[in-house]
Amino acid sequence: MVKAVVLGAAGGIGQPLALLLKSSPLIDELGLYDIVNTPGVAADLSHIATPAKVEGYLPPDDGLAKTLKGADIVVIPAGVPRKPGMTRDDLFKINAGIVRDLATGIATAVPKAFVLVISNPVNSTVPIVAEVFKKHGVFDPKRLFGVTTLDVVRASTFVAEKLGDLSLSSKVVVPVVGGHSGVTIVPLLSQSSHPLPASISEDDYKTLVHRVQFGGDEVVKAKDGAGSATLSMAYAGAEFSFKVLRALKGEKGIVAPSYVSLEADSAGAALLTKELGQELAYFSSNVELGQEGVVKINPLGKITEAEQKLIAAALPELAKNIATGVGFGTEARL
Ligand SMILES: NC(=O)C1=CN([C@@H]2O[C@H](COP(=O)(O)OP(=O)(O)OC[C@H]3O[C@@H](n4cnc5c(N)ncnc54)[C@H](O)[C@@H]3O)[C@@H](O)[C@H]2O)C=CC1
Ligand SMILES: O=C([O-])CC(=O)C(=O)O
Repeated sequence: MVKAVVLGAAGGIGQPLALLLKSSPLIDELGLYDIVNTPGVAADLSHIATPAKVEGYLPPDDGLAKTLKGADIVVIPAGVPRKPGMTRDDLFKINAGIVRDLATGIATAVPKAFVLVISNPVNSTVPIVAEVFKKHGVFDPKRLFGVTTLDVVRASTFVAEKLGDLSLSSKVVVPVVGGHSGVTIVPLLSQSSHPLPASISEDDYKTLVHRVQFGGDEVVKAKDGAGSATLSMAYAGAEFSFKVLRALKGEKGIVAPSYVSLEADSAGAALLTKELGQELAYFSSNVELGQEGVVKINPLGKITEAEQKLIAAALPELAKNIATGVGFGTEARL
């Protein structure tokens, strides 16, 4: 029996993500929690003819604990999204507290569940969850994941577009490392499963990198005040959740990029730190998944000079974002 839970399930991401999870044979029970509308969303989804039993709760009467009871995997898209002119960091003020409170609920109710954080700014919200778990003495770095899959999904799509064949987009695999905001998003295009044409100009390369780094802004601008990516994020969140669940069920060799604590694999972390030339507590890299969560954090491998420069630009910003999250989380620990 596998139970998946979505916290923030009535939102722009939460609803389509819950739909995709409900559609999956990997899930037997689906718990939905939000501060609004979850009974309705749950009733609606429960009519879909797939096995997962759906329940939705609101905060009163211990709704969070009821939703979480028995969860194996908890996905968190709760929190406010960006409007034009905002950075992901501008969301910190509101989302940090939301994530802290939800993490407290998880640490109390289901400390062994896999926790997948979507709420922005991911570079800082993941350390907040870790600090809350440490406070409760239940932190297992192998079970905490920042969801950076949308960056990978975008990179696949944009590379396929560049190759002039969108039908390739589900086959193109491009590692995207670092974090999940602006310059901290580093696509390793030189490692693409489908190489870019050798003739690509420097300008075209830079435009492609920029599009992966700032793809979120493209959607925020197009939605014009109505929020940020929701449908592509739900797709990406479901894709990553399914990989975690397949690994949980015993499938071997599943690799996915995710923003994780480098405490999850000290040997992998040592290699990565050497490559980066700097110690960081969190980083998004390709991660091998197993029944206990992170099995191995893969190093960057061979990268180009241009990618080395992108990494160098990402590191100070990432370090700052991590410190902000750890600072807030540590305060929450006192
Ligand atoms: N990691 C990633 O790649 C991406 C992350 N995001 C982030 O995901 C978050 C959600 O985005 P949307 O779904 O578009 O926003 P939304 O506003 O449509 O939905 C958020 C939901 O969270 C709920 N919520 C607020 N406080 C809550 C609490 N204390 N407990 C439970 N639920 C609560 C709201 O009621 C709402 O239903 C944002 O922070 C956004 O920036 C968005 C796209 C990509
Ligand atoms: O851009 C945003 O605010 C939402 C997000 O994280 C993304 O689309 O990658």
